[in-house]
Amino acid sequence: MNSETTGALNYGITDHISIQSNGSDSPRLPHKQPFIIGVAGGTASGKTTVCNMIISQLHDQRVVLVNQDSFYRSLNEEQLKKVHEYNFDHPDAFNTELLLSCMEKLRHGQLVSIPSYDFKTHTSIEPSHLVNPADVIILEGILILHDSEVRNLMNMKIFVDTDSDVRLSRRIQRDTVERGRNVKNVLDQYARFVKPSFDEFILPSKKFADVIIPRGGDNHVAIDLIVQHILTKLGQHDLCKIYPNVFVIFSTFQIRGMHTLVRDVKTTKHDFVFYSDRLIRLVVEHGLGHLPFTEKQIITPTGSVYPGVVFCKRLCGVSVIRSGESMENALRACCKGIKIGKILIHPDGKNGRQLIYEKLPADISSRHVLLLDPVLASGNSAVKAVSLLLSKGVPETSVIFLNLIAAPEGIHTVCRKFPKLKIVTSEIDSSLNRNFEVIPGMGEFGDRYFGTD
Ligand SMILES: Nc1ncnc2c1ncn2[C@@H]1O[C@H](COP(=O)(O)OP(=O)(O)O)[C@@H](O)[C@H]1O
Ligand SMILES: Nc1ccn([C@@H]2O[C@H](COP(=O)(O)O)[C@@H](O)[C@H]2O)c(=O)n1
Ligand SMILES: [Mg+2]
Repeated sequence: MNSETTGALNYGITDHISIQSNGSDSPRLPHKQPFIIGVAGGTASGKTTVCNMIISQLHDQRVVLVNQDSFYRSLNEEQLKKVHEYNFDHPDAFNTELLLSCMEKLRHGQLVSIPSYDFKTHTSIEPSHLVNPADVIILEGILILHDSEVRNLMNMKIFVDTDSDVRLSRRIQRDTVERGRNVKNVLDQYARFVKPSFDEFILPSKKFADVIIPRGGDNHVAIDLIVQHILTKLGQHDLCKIYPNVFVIFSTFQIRGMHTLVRDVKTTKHDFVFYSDRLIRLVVEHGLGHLPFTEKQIITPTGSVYPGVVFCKRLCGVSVIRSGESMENALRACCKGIKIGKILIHPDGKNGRQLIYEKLPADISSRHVLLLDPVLASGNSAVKAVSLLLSKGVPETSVIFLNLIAAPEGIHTVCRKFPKLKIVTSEIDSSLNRNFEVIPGMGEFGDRYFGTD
């Protein structure tokens, strides 16, 4: 009965910022989606306790808790007569369609009405309660990781893993005090339905969890780590909210896998170059999606009309030597014959930057410029580079700055000074350290890419 725990914290989390672009000069703003956390586990494992601890540590954030219990189907008279034969631990006991439709509304920023459930009468009671949209939604319940559609909503899946004897004793205590049951009822229900359903449906859903919390609310270390992770994710969220011209490419497990490789200190130069190139290609393609286009209808070989577009051809790249040169190949691969200029900037004192060298196309002022630098750290070099472009007559709105990773400090510096340019990046990191290195970062990109480390 006692489920083995690994205590593994597996942060396999998809980003929750979905970026939409219509490919025009003014792409639609990113649609901000809440960060959705699923918390599953056996009865009385401490799910509600863990959720409340997370919520209290996220005190500055807008967080709502949605309980799967609210979606229990009400029993009819016939079922109520034989309530002791009803399995409340089977997936069919829940109205999952209603849960999905409520979640869909919350995800899209709408207020929802969630049923209120009474464990004493086994029915939904009036009034239902209104739940406001929020930045973080926590979905809690025994079977919340069982249904694949519900699981797919989640950015983070947690399983609270508590010894079954502890759970049973807590359940007896709770159900007799709070849910109007007697000890015999609780034990009969437990043996007949609760335990078999735990083994059949709940325990198998543990494999879908990103984070398993042994000992529930007693595990302060796991709860602190989860809260830190959520805060990091919300930090990204907030930057995209503050600066609508910052675009983070839609994250997938492939992209996180590539980041894992390029950030790993043990990765060989060969692999570093290979996976950086793959990520750079994605960032470049995404950046190109922000260029203006004109509509063009063409005829396909079937004689049909295809309402297409032609993208802007007056482009150029500008790489910030030396790391930015690693992005040139991807740009050339996407834009045949593109002109690429270069800028060399050196540190000058603590925050200063000195322009050492520049070679830019003579007609750069009439082109859209893709500025290339894989790491945006303090933003001081970027400010110098963009200032040079503007001094050459390039409109701020024509600059798209492409990076692999960006620190919040760099984003603030660049966006405050140049609110009309666009930044496209594949991940936003936590911060800069005292040496102005991006944390967690990927180290000195140029040295790792060009093998000079
Ligand atoms: N770490 C803990 N130590 C002692 N009692 C706990 C602990 N966690 C939860 N409980 C108690 O156990 C019962 C079930 O906890 P709860 O968080 O409601 O579980 P769940 O939501 O998984 O059913 C509650 O009465 C709660 O106060
Ligand atoms: N009318 C009901 C509905 C549900 N239960 C039991 O509740 C448990 C789920 O709630 P937790 O807070 O323990 O996660 C579940 O195991 C059902 O057996 C009930 O007894 N009566
Ligand atoms: Mg609960």
